[in-house]
Amino acid sequence: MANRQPKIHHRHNTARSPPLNPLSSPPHLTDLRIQSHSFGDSDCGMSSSSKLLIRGGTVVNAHHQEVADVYVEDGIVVSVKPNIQVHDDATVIDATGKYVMPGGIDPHTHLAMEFMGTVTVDDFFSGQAAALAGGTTMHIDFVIPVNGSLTAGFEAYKIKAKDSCMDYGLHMAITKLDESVARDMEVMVEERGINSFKFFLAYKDAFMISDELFLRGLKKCKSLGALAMVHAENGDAVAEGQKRMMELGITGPEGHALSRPPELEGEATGRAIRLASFVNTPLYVVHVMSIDALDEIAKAKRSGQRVIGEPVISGLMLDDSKLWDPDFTTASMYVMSPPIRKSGHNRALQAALTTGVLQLHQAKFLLFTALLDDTQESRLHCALLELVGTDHCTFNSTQKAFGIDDFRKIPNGVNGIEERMHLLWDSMVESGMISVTDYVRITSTECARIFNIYPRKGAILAGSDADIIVLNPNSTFELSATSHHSRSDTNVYEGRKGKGKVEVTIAGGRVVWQHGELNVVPGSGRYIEMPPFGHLFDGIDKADTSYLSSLNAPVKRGKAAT
Ligand SMILES: NC(=O)NCCC(=O)O
Ligand SMILES: [Zn+2]
Repeated sequence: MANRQPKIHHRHNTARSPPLNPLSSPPHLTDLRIQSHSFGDSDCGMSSSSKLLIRGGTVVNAHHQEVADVYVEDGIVVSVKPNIQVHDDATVIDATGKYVMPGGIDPHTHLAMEFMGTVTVDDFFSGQAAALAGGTTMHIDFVIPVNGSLTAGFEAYKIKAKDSCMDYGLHMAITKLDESVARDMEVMVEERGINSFKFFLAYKDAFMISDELFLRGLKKCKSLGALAMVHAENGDAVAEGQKRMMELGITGPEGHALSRPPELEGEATGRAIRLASFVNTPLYVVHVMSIDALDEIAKAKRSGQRVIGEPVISGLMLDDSKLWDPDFTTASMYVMSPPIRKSGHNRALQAALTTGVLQLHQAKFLLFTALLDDTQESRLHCALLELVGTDHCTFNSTQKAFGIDDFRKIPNGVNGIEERMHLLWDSMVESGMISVTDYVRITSTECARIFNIYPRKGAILAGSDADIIVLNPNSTFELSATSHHSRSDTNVYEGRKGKGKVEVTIAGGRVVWQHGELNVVPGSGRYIEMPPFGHLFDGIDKADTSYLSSLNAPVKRGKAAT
C-alpha cells in the first residue's frame, strides 16, 4: 500500500510570521540558560506577534491546578490568573469546563529513521503533525550516527528536521566508541545542544556495543554532564533466541516475542544499572516493557540510585496476543523491541506510574511481593516510573512484509506519537489511577526536568513557551488508521475509543489544531538545545568524594622485611 499523506492544511512561512531571534528571549526567560535556533532557513514562523487568551479553563501544572485565564503574546505565556482583560486584537479561546495543560513532550521518537534496510514512513513533518493533532507539542528524537560519526549524523538530522512544524530536541545514539567519537561527544554537548547519549545492548551486528565500550561511554557521559540512556536487552542472547526459533520453524511475528523474552530485558537492565552505579552516573532506561526490567529499576531506586525508567505507550496499553494473529499484516504491526509483553506486564507498568497508597498496594501485589516488606512500603511514596514516551517508529504494511518469511526482517516499531496523550488520559486519569496533575507530570513536566529544559517547557507559567493543550474531559475519541495523521497505513490502536479529547493544540503560541483541523507551518518548529548537568547530576560530585573517603586505602605499609 502507498504511504498515506497526512490530512493537513499547509501554510508557508510568510512575512506575517517573522523569524524568531533566538537571542531575543523575554527578560523573564534569560535566567533559564536555554537557547534555541532554527535549523531551517531563517524565516521561522513561530514568533508571530499573535495575542491569545485562553479563558476560564482549569489550568493544570504538575504541582498545582486552578481555574484561571492564560494570556499569551509572541509565543510566550505572559500571565496566568483569573479574569485577564484583553483588547479586541487578541484571539480568545473559551476553555470553560475544560483542562488547559502543558502540551505533551514525547521523550522517545524515531522520525525519518533509517533502520533495518528501510526508512520510517513518518518524517519530521508528518510525525510532528500527527503529534500536534494528539496534543504533543515537543518531541526528542534520536540521531543515528553516520558510519559511527556523530557530526555527520547530526548534520543529517538537521536536514531531516528542516520542515519541522513543532519544537524538537535530539538525543544521540552511540554505535561505536573510539577516541574520535569521544571527542565528538564533547562537541555535541558543548556546541550542539545535546545532553543525552543512547547505548544499545541489543541489535547485535548493528547498533550493539560491548560492555567495555558501554562502561567507557558511561564515564564520558558523566564527565560531560550528559544523561546515559540504554536500550536494555541482551543482544547476544536475543541472537541465540532468534536462531532457536528459526530452527524450530517459528518464522512468523510470534517468533519475535519468543526469541527475546523478558528475562533478557531484565538481565540487560540490571547489568546497565550496575555498571552505571559502578561509575556513579545517572541512567535512563528507554522503553521499559517488562516486570523483569521494572524489578531491577525498583531495586536500584530503593538503594538510592538515580535511574529513570521510561515506559512507552504501547507497553502500557497493549499485550502480545496480536503477535499470534493468523493474519501476517495484523501480527507484524505489533513487532517492536523490546517486544510487547504478555498481559500483566502492562498493568504492572501502569501501576508503577502511580504514587497513591492504594496503587502502591497494587504495585506491591504485582511487583514486589518478594522484595518489599511493610516498613519499606511506606517509604515508597514516589512513582517508580516518572514519564511516558512512545518510541514512535512507523513502518507501513508493505515494509512490515519484508519479514513475511522471517520475523527477523520485520522492521521493528509501532505508532504512538498521536495516541499517547489520549490513551493515558482515558486509561489512567478517567480510571482514577492518577490525578490530573500527575498526568501533566508524566506526559510533559518530568521530561522537561530530566532533559533540563524546564520551565521553558513542561509548564504553563509566565515566561514558559506557549505550548498548550485544551482537553475536554467530556468529549470522546476514536483511534484509527483512517483518521490519524501519521503516514502509516495501520494503527496498533485501531478502533480504540475513550474519554477525553484534545480539542485545541497551541504550539509556540500558534493555534495548530482546532475543530479537528491541523494548521501547521513547515519550518516553523525550532530545535531546542538541551544543556548538560541537569538536576540528576546534583550531588554526584559529593557522592564521589564520600566514595573516595570510604575506601580507607591505599593502606600505608612499612617496607617489607628482607
Ligand atoms: N523499538 C523499536 O522497535 N524500534 C525503534 C528502535 C529502537 O528504539 O530500538
Ligand atoms: Zn526507540
